[in-house]
Amino acid sequence: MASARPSEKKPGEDDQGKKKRKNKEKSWASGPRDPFEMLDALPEEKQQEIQKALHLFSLGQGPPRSLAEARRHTYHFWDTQPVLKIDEEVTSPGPVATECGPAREDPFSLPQGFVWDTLDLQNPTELGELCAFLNENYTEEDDNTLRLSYSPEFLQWALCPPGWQQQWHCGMRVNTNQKLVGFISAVPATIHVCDTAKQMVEVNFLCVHKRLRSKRVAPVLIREITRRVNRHGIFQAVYSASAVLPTPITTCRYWHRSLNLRKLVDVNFSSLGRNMTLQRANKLNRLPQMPKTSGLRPMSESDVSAVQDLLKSFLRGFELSTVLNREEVQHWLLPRDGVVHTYVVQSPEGVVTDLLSFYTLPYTILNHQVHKILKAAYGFYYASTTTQMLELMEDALIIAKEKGFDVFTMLDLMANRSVLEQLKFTTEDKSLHYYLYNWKCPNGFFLQ
Ligand SMILES: CCCCCCCCCCCCCC(=O)SCCNC(=O)CCNC(=O)[C@H](O)C(C)(C)COP(=O)(O)OP(=O)(O)OC[C@H]1O[C@@H](n2cnc3c(N)ncnc32)[C@H](O)[C@@H]1OP(=O)(O)O
Repeated sequence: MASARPSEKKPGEDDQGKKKRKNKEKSWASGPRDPFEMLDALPEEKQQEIQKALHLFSLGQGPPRSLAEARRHTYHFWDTQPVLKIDEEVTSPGPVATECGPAREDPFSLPQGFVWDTLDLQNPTELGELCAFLNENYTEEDDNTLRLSYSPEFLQWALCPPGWQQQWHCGMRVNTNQKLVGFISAVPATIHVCDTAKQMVEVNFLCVHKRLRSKRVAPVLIREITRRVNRHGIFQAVYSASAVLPTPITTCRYWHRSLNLRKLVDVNFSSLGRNMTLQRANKLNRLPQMPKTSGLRPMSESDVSAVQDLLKSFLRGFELSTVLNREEVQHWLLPRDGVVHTYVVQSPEGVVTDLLSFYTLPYTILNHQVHKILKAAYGFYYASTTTQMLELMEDALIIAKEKGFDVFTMLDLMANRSVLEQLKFTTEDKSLHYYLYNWKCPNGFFLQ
């Protein structure tokens, strides 16, 4: 964005205003030499421009984004960890590190000036602090126009499921001012893999402050969460990332279905194909007014056991799945305002036959005159025994649209790709890779 030089007057600026602006601009030019202080002293608009440029510069760096790149990359940290090397042969399932000695008692050392902290997410101030930290630093779309916007309710849901441990909400702070600059979390999960159900943790929300990137902080956070989990006698984990690390067990793509195309085009989330008008695209994307499946209704407390049984038998057919106990079904799936929506299909005989669910994750739209929030629904658990998957997913879209969501996002897993195509989801060049820590499965076990 163009800005006036100090010697020029900005449109509508009087002499006094010009003088004030000149002084302000002079003071940052002759002021502090610390680049971060200099950045802070700039007007908000300039800071955003620089942040955007830095973001674009940083896109070419970081860990590999494809297997071909991964084969050429030296993983200084990951090569020290009990994970499979890229292209390593495996013939039988089991732990990668057969000897797991007692976990060390003392935390890993941090560089001078930083301290470990365990966040208390029952404390609204600390929960709010984590929200702000993740919203500023966690994920951004590549052109720096959208920023994930986690709510306190969402983070409490995601980070405090049954069996959660406060020690596993692991933060790193600046010693002098206690500013949160790093975070990693683990939650308990029973994972069914290679015909075995194993107690593991699911690791998520690894995040380093933007100004501390590429300084090897991530490996320290990963080592520390590993230590804290090992202290509870757990030696396996599951996690997903867009980075290609040693070694993905499977890879999925993100698919998006427009629910409010005009807005998605306005904010650059979607674009219209060649020779396509908004009117025609809207017509092609039109959805029925009401869900079609008879017996579809919001899940309630009385459905918990039936949903647990349904998921148990439905998920058993897949190579990698979570096993949910009763409390976990209650926690993850009972509807929560602004967090998770779950619907079941009940047959006339009163049997719960199918399930669909999605969670809410809004984005803040940066630098847009009209739109401030993009409401995204993310497909979560589903199970179908009598309703066709196509019908179930279409109902999910109809419900989400009716609830004011702008886009519905799904991963192409559990053999749902043809359904996504039929329902006019489109994919982007963005993948998510799944990983197991300290567990190996024979090559070819997972369908890619
Ligand atoms: C038994 C219990 C076990 C528990 C632990 C199980 C393992 C859990 C593993 C964690 C699962 C997390 C699941 C999620 O939350 S995935 C979400 C990750 N977070 C984000 O994308 C948020 C925005 N990005 C950031 O905050 C930073 O860029 C992060 C923190 C990602 C890296 O920070 P930075 O960019 O400043 O880099 P560095 O200089 O400190 O470190 C460089 C080293 O880090 C390796 N790296 C880069 N990205 C990732 C990544 N996403 N997973 C694992 N490793 C990653 C990289 O290959 C290199 O190692 P190597 O190439 O030299 O070997």
